[in-house]
This record gives sequence, C-alpha cells and structure tokens, in this order.
Amino acid sequence: MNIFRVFTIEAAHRLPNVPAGHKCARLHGHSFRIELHVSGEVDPVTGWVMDFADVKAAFQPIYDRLDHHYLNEIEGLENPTSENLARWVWQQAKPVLPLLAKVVIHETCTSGCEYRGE
Ligand SMILES: Nc1nc2c(c(=O)[nH]1)N=C([C@H](O)[C@H](O)COP(=O)(O)OP(=O)(O)OP(=O)(O)O)CN2
Ligand SMILES: [Zn+2]
Repeated sequence: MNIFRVFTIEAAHRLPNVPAGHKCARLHGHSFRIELHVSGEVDPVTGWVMDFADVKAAFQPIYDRLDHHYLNEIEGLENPTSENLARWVWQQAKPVLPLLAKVVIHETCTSGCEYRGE
C-alpha cells in the first residue's frame, strides 16, 4: 500500500547553469509542492501503513530548512532544479522515513518530477 502526504513550501531560487538569457537564471520564486510517498504493509490493528502525523513530524526539520529560504544557499542545492530538489529531499528524508518510496516535486502547476531513489 502506498500512502502520501503533501507539503507546500514557498522558496526562491535561480538556476546557475542554464544557457545565457534563460529566464530561470534570474532570481524567482515558487510555491513548490512536495509529495512524500510511503509504502508498506497495512497494520491489521491500526489499519494504516503509518500515521500521516508521523510522516509530517519526520519531515518537519527538513521542511524548515526549505520553507521561505533561498534554495541556492542550502548545501547540496546550489543548482536547485526540480530534479536536484527531489534527490536532496530523498537523501534527507530516507534516513528518518525508511518506508519512503517516492518523492514528487511540483515546481509549478504544470511542471515537476518524480524520484524513487535510483
Ligand atoms: N527539467 C527541468 N526544467 C526546468 C526546471 C527544472 O527544475 N527542471 N526549472 C525551470 C525553472 O525553474 C522554471 O521556474 C519552471 O519552468 P517552467 O515550467 O518553464 O515555468 P513557467 O511556469 O514559466 O512555464 P510557462 O508554461 O512557460 O509559463 C525551467 N525548466
Ligand atoms: Zn523556477
């Protein structure tokens, strides 16, 4: 069974390695939507894989590093594309959420990526 919890962060970034003149080289911001997907067996007593509240609690310190921050200043996010953000979130969250199965980043309403840790 797969469960998920959705988080929204407000954050600024710029992409340092895009071609000259690319709009994303300029400082701008997004309301990034971050989905954490957790997979496991449904416990027959609780009826859940894990408590959504425990997903939230595990992610909170990571969330606090991202929300209302300039992503480029965060170690490991010097080039904060959606892809690199997904991998960074995975690397931070997997140790505290061992059942983590997928990270989905929505950078805008229409663009984003999925990462399963490969
Ligand atoms: N593969 C990726 N491509 C782009 C990324 C990225 O992280 N990975 N990021 C950007 C920019 O940060 C940009 O802010 C988002 O891109 P885009 O979807 O083009 O944004 P718009 O909302 O401006 O799209 P329009 O439909 O053109 O208005 C760029 N590419
Ligand atoms: Zn952007």
